[in-house]
Amino acid sequence: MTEGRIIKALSGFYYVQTDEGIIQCRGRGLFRKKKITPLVGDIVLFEKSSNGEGYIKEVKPRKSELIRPPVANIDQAILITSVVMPKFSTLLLDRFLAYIESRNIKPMIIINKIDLATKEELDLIKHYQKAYEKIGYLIELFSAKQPTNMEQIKKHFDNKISVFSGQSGVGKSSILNTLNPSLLLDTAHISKSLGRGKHTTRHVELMKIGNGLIADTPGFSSIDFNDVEEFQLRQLFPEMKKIENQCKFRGCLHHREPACAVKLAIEEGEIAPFRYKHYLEFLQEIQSRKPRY
Ligand SMILES: Nc1nc2c(ncn2[C@@H]2O[C@H](COP(=O)(O)OP(=O)(O)OP(=O)(O)O)[C@@H](O)[C@H]2O)c(=O)[nH]1
Ligand SMILES: [Zn+2]
Repeated sequence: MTEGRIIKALSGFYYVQTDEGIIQCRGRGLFRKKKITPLVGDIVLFEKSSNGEGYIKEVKPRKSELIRPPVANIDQAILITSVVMPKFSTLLLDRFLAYIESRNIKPMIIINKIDLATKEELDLIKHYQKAYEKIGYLIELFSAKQPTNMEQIKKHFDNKISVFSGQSGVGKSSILNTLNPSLLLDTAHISKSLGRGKHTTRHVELMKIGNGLIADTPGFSSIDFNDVEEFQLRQLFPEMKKIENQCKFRGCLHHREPACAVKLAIEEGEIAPFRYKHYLEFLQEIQSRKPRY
């Protein structure tokens, strides 16, 4: 049996990356009975038949699983934002961050289009950069148009499967193409060897960036907290989670409760007020969703 990773799924075939190259595989009928659908990103074991095709026999347990795009074993979500066009919004960023934390995936942040920033805008962005770094988030400034720190950015992809996420127009495709200009060539090459056109079906495919893989389709396009409970939200803000056991009340929502460590930390400048403001906004969103009797 040979082990590999599914990097593409199309028309009932799975394309498995192995040390010897990409092998076209079929899933076994058994999977259908057992209701196991192999996903892009899965590590699989397959058997080669005489025609060179493979038959997938086993799917290794997944670390994580996304529905849209359908991909398994994602390690990291890279949140793409831009300084302008569209304008940088900490509210939107915090929403993405909390959402991704709720999915047990590690987020990191890229702020793109710094070539378009005025001095004042750049100063403000750097101020926010510090605030997010203090929480423990990795955050990089970038320009897909005038890249200066490509190698540094590429390092964040090493040995991981990543997915891009972010508003329309922030530069997700531009960044991908800048970081790996051969990406388009590669795609064309794979499609040709499969005898199919490029975007015939909407599918997800893993592409190489540096020493890592990235899904070619962005994830988390619609983000709401519909399946997050109010007591869970606290866990999605790492700087609050870290000190929650110092609050007087167990289960403190850091809202109206007295002797709250989070409120103290804000007064002492340890927690950024804008993060707390967003936390309260999301909390209200979750609370107003609750059925009232
Ligand atoms: N000046 C400047 N323009 C950029 C930069 N990155 C992207 N753009 C431009 O911004 C526009 C949107 O870029 P895309 O890469 O299509 O953005 P996207 O996030 O993939 O957008 P969707 O496909 O709608 O999700 C394009 O006109 C790009 O040329 C940058 O770093 N600097
Ligand atoms: Zn509290």
